[in-house]
Amino acid sequence: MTVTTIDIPADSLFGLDNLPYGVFSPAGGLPRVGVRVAESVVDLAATLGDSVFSEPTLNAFMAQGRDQWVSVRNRITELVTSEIDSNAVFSVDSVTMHLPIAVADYVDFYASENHATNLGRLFRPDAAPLMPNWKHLPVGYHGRSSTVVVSGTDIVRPCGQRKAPDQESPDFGPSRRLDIEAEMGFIVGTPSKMGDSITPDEFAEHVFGAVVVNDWSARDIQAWEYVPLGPNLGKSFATSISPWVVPLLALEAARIDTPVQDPEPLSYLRGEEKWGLDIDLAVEWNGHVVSRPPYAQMYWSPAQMLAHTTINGAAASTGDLFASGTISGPDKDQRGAFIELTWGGKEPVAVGSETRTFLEDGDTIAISATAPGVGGSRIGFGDVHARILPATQTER
Ligand SMILES: O=C(O)/C=C/C(=O)CC(=O)CC(=O)O
Ligand SMILES: [Ca+2]
Ligand SMILES: [Mg+2]
Repeated sequence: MTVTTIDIPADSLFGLDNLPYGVFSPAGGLPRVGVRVAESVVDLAATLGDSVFSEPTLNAFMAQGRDQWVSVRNRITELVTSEIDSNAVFSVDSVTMHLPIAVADYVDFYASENHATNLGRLFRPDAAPLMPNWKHLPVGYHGRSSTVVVSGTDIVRPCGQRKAPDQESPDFGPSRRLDIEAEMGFIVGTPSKMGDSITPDEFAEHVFGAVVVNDWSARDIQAWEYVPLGPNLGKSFATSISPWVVPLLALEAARIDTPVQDPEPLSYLRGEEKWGLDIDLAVEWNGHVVSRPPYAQMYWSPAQMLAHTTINGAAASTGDLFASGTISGPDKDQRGAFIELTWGGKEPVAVGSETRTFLEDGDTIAISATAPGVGGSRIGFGDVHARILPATQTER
């Protein structure tokens, strides 16, 4: 066996304080679980000798629970700081990344006060921007788990019913208002039983890690269909996630208080633990940064979202994905969706030497995120990126 050591530059976003998990395949090889260290991917199936890492998803490992997540993280730290079998180490550029989890249920929340206020103004100009329930519970809807795809998957422009305000009846065709939503997603490892609920302070027992999410949204389809039951086909055609799952264990230094919650939420939504997160996102449109959404501003914490999801006795399953909702800060260049950034398409933004309102065919989007690590360092989530392809359906 030839051995190697992994070079970890002090300023790497993928240092020992991060160690995100993903599912990769080397050229000609089967998908298996790996961990990212600096610019390398370490094959855990080959090195840790536990069959859960030979699986094509993280689910079996995630289902083992938090004690095992802690113990494996410690073993990985030893493994990657010693001499290691060179056949188990790949350059990150040489491997194919796969969807890291088998997605069980997918729920999307609406936890940014700035975003909810902006969308309220844009979609419901004659009503109060925030609905009366908004500060009492984290509003959410169930999305479509089968169309959650990994970063790098092309997104085909969806077709559907469109009805502009000046049209008497809808027509059918490619969305003209295709948008992004920059979000963080949280993945359940330890399940709960139907009939039980998870308190906010039990969050870390159940949630394995976090990814960056792009919740693609066809605003014309959405605006027509959503009354009164909420988003459906305007969202269900695709949701993209980043390939590296950053363990919750790596986010200790990122934990902060949420903004003050007034009125005080009901007791099932209150806990002692801080689960606001100081994560900075960046949205690149055709390679140009157009927005920097701050997760630190999110009104509802992910711990409150999980508590709310289960308070009626609904079970949480290994592989459940729940997303925060679009992350928008108070400033214009912190808005996480283009419908807000361009104010309903009325204020085009500069994208390099061009201008845009919504996505055009051939456009590329990359959403990245970083957070504080240990001792002043930073950790990275990598990015979720994709290109828009033209609609393939014919008019009908
Ligand atoms: O306010 C509405 O009717 C619609 C809101 C959204 O489209 C946002 C959504 O998907 C949840 C979120 O990302 O915050
Ligand atoms: Ca969303
Ligand atoms: Mg979606």
